[in-house]
Amino acid sequence: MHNEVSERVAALDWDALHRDLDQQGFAVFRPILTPEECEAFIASYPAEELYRKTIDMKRYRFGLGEYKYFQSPLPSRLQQLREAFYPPLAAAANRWLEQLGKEPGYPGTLSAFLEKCHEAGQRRPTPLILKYEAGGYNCLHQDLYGEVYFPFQVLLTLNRKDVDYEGGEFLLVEQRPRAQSRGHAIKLERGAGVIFPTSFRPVQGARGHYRAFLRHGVGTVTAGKRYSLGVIFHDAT
Ligand SMILES: O=C(O)CCC(=O)C(=O)O
Ligand SMILES: [Fe+2]
Repeated sequence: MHNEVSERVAALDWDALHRDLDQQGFAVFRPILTPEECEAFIASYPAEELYRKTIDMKRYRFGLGEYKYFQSPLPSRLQQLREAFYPPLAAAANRWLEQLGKEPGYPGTLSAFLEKCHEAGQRRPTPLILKYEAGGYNCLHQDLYGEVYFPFQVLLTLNRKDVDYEGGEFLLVEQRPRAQSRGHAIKLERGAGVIFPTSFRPVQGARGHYRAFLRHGVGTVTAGKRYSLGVIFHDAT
């Protein structure tokens, strides 16, 4: 993979990803970061000048682990991920809005969408790197940082499952109205990732589509260390 990260995102099988998003609400994609690129993100975890804020998850009872929000300008590969994933996901977002009888209002480019965030006072970048050691976990949650939000986010893992760490499944729980919740536990290859809804998804019912709400998190890492890269598209207040 000597080409640019943005080209690798564009080269994913987007027909299949759109189908998975529509049918199951999330979509797993193959590795798009090389092992060296994953290692480089991990190696730069201590480089404080790259980050605007560090969160000790235990302190907020978010779980056990730590994460850091990158500051602008984002590292080039992360910026490319954010820019390249945005347009196909905006198409999916608009399709979902139409299914729910709403105006399909997401602009076609990340920069146009970020302008909307900025107008709403949301100016701080939200992409983050997360680190969990043995015993670490991330409680089920949603990542909303203001009125403006993008309905999808992307998560990539940077270590080898079952080699560098054990446990640590990515968790997605769908809360269906007036029914019991459904969970998915997803183990990702290094450099691969998952696209999932920030807040809810439309599900086909007998009378049109209804909303199912989702939360995500990480199951307990039972051994080793797990680093991941979160690509959130809306900026924060
Ligand atoms: O580490 C993970 O897999 C989950 C990270 C997360 O919560 C996020 O990217 O929003
Ligand atoms: Fe999250």
